[in-house]
Amino acid sequence: MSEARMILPRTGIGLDVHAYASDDLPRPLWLGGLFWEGERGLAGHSDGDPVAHAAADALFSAAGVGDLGTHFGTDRPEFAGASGITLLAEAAKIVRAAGFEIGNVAVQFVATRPKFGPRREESQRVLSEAAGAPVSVTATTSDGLGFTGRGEGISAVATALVYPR
Ligand SMILES: Nc1ccn([C@@H]2O[C@H](COP(=O)(O)O)[C@@H](O)[C@H]2O)c(=O)n1
Ligand SMILES: C[C@@]1(CO)OP(=O)(O)OP(=O)(O)OC[C@H]1O
Repeated sequence: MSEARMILPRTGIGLDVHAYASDDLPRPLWLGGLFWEGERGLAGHSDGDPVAHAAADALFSAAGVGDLGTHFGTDRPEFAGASGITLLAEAAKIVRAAGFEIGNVAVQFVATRPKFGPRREESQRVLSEAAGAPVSVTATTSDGLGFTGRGEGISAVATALVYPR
């Protein structure tokens, strides 16, 4: 690899989608590292937090070290019910061990509920602490269209920037 290429920052992308849990097996909603009381929860092997998962995948993607499935596969019983914050902190550790520092992570999720604005600062603080770098979160409703509009699930997309240490 050329010297210039070795010092260039690298970007990554992550996308995660979780369906709502069925009414027969209700779950709490974890989104953006926060518990949302009274909101319908998402299905998943872990806590099903698509914001934290998309952020972790963007970090793996930027560092070129695989993805969520590579590091926290659903075949790993120790990750059953794992918090998205724990997975994001672990992802940041793996990326740093691979020789990178984290510039920032930006996440946007698509959901009609919950209303995110009032808790944005709290969510960003929790996620940034886990990543050890600034994590910003935005939200959009998709105007009632698509699977989110139909109330089927929540998606999140993230980008990350890392640079060699
Ligand atoms: N779950 C959500 C979704 C959106 N917001 C905020 O509302 C703004 C307008 O939403 P659009 O879908 O019309 O883009 C958006 O920019 C967010 O500030 C929210 O807080 N929670
Ligand atoms: C996080 C993991 C592992 O517990 O499980 P899920 O909570 O199902 O999440 P998903 O984003 O579908 O896949 C990644 C898995 O590795």
